[in-house]
Amino acid sequence: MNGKGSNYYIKTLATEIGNRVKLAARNRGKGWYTPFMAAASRAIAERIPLVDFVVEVRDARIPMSSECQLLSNDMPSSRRIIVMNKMDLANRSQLKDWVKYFDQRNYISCVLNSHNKDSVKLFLNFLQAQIRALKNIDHSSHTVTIMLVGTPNVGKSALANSLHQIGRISAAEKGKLKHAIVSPHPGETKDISSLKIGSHPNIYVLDTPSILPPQIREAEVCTKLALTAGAIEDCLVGEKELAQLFLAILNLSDEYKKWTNLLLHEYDKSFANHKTECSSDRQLDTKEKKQYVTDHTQDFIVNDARRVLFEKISCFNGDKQNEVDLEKLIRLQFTALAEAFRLPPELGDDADSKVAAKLLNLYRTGRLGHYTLDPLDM
Ligand SMILES: Nc1nc2c(ncn2[C@@H]2O[C@H](COP(=O)(O)OP(=O)(O)OP(=O)(O)O)[C@@H](O)[C@H]2O)c(=O)[nH]1
Repeated sequence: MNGKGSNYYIKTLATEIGNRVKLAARNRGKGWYTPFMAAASRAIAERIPLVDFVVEVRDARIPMSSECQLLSNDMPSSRRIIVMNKMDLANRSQLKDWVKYFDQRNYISCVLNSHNKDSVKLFLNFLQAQIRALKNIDHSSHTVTIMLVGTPNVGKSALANSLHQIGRISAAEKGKLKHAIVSPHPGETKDISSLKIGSHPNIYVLDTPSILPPQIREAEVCTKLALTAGAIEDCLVGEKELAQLFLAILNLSDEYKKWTNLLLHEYDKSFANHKTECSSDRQLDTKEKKQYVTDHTQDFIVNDARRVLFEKISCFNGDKQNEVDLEKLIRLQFTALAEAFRLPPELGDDADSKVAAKLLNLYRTGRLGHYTLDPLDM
């Protein structure tokens, strides 16, 4: 790498990672398109004409890269609903632009947080309005089926469960609530399963296994799917490179600026420690104890990670817009994070991969800020 701009660094790294994934998938026959995924894709394709609606669940952080390519453009747009799930993890203003983008193209779309009751209720009302608008069906006797489809880990099962729990079904049916498997690991859903989410008319939601196309043409799409959703195995992609890419994105964003107060807390803490050591009984006073107990994240490691990232960026005297300097900053952050993650020093070279795995986990679960990685040129 020579002295080019930081955006060049991000683009080059994202393309390198994506190309490596594509090559590995081809050379070693270890791609994502397993015989199981091929069978699941066929099963889903066969059901598309039979269901009333297909809800395409996408990751709100990558509304374009997480598109489900199986849904051909000739499918009637009145039966296809695009849901940008995990809205709580995406950049709000960019997400608004994405909503406008889909509106302007006459797609039925909405944003959602499957973990939030109010958000799921709104979505359920939205679905019911779409169902009421269905023509040529007898609403009293028809059973409505809605199939959830999407790429790995976008939250299909979480959404199916939430709709099932909140949906208006009888108390007796609620008693035997079924559950789809929700997991941070992709590819956990193995079968197409149905959950009831409404009565009069009866409404069923079909949860389906995750699918990807056999080939992904754009290297950057591979990288974003891997980075954001863990949709492609990290070992195939290179965890360390993915983490470097994430750090480059974080360093150039404004997200870290929200952690300024962590430095102040650190100052408060060392002041409190000093006071405690000086006190005769070495006990925390009640006020300090209360602060400790009510710490809202209860997660000191996350706070430490945020703090060291913030410190390294704000104390860096290089130019993070320059790729050589940006790389230098990322190296410093890896070292600082090893300490924040309490990794034993004897790990040596293995420390980087452990740091990478932990960092990616924090990013994917939204604990390192809100990002939308698909830029929108409207
Ligand atoms: N923050 C946040 N996390 C979510 C949301 N929806 C799902 N998740 C989390 O995302 C991860 C994946 O969710 P799943 O429901 O298992 O995703 P899936 O699409 O069914 O995944 P497969 O196993 O590949 O079929 C889990 O850890 C969920 O808890 C959301 O709206 N917000």
